[in-house]
Amino acid sequence: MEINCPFDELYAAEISALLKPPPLPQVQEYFDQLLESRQCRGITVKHGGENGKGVYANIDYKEGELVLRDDMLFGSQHSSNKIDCLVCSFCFRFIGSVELQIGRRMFFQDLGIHPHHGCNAEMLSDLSNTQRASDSSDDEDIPYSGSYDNIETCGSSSTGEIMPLSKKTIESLMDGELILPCSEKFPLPPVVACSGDCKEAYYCSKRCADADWNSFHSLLCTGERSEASSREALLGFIKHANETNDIFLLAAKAVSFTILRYRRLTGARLNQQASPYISNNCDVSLLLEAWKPISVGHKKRWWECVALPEDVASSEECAFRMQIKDLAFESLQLLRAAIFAKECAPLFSLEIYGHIIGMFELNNLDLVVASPVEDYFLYIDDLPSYKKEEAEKVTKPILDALGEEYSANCEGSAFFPLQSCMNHSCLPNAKAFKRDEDRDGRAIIIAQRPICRGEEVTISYIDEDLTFQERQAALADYGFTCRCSRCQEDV
Ligand SMILES: C[S@@+](CC[C@H](N)C(=O)[O-])C[C@H]1O[C@@H](n2cnc3c(N)ncnc32)[C@H](O)[C@@H]1O
Repeated sequence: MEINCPFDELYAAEISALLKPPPLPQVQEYFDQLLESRQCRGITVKHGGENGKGVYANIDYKEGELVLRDDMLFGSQHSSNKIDCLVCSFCFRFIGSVELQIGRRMFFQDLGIHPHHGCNAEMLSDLSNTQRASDSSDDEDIPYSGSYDNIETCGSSSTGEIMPLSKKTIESLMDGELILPCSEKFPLPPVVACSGDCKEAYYCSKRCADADWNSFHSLLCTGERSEASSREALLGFIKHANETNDIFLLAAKAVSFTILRYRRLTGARLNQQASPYISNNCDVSLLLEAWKPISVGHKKRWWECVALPEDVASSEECAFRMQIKDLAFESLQLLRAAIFAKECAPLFSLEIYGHIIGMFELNNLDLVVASPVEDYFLYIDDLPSYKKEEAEKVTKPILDALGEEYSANCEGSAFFPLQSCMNHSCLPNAKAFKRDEDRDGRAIIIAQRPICRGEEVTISYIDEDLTFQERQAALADYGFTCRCSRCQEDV
């Protein structure tokens, strides 16, 4: 049966205003201001013809040179990745300490805790203890004069199977009592708790905590100081997203971001008026202003642009797309019960929710931040043999207990306002590539070959090694046929 969202009809005029592409001069002004605020003078965003807007070089770039470092507008760590690593919920840097990262991972693995329950409140309540002063000195001595007698495993391994660490050892890694040899070479920022007390979001600094609270989290926090209208409904929404598709968590951030921006704009307008009057009705011009960063993103309805999974036959396509629409509606109803704001009611229509998710589907980049745990064990492995032997008395049981996948990167998905303007080429001149020093969630775009001033900066949306037919099939999911020079040669 066809889904009928009453908000779609009720707010048809507002929805059409929100989805109407903004006039080109307005789009240009938005990107010019964004580039200026980031002091990013090497590129420009402009409308370049049939592929819509694109990114162009203002200067010459050498191969390997940084073209763009882009801050995300919306990003989230995958739900399933949250037990693997603890990162700042705003900038996605690893936080705490190497010991905490290891101990926490083993704690959750041992308990078999499902990701959507988030972090265990008690175990994480005193995480700041684990932070040690950052020490980048080149002190060659291995500072582990303390006793490591307590590296207890639950049995002995002679057969090579994974030997779990004892509960006591895991706890001492997490509470900062057990300090691993040389871990001071890998300092991480301290753990700052969420001011709403949700025990789900943690940060690398008060600055990140405040920025997240003001931009999204005050409405999406499940803690006591949450500004959501129903924390219970919010928990239901999060559970549904974790069990179905965590892209809904990102969509909720976009909705929350727009509501909070709308409220700030309303507050600023009221301050300028002689007789302040707070209205529950939607002021469309303010809503359009609050929505501007999303309005410039390329978007389609999610259920119309999502790629058909390989195991779904083309005869089943219609039913599959209906199911996806159904799922989005289910999620929207839960979100509405959790954070509905009457003055921004059009945002809670299925049409808007579907376009927000579709924007993520068409534009998002994988969010990846390398783990310091891997670097730590590689460092130990590279120590001169006499130091390595000593250090491994401590680290070997831990490494054995962690098993083959001893470290996990932070993984998620994010929307970047500038990177998402980059068009595709099967013979791109740039690529998204994290260097050793890129330890947060920002997108890094590097020149893959020399790029001349005035040239369009392109990236590949797909695996460049695919054949012509495979590339065209993969790009059909993005809704276009590639006519780049390589495709024209390959026809
Ligand atoms: C990430 S956006 C890139 C920015 C986009 N051009 C815009 O105007 O917002 C991806 C969309 O741009 C268009 N696009 C990107 N590369 C293209 C290409 N090589 N040929 C045709 N269309 C392309 C497609 O519509 C695609 O879904």
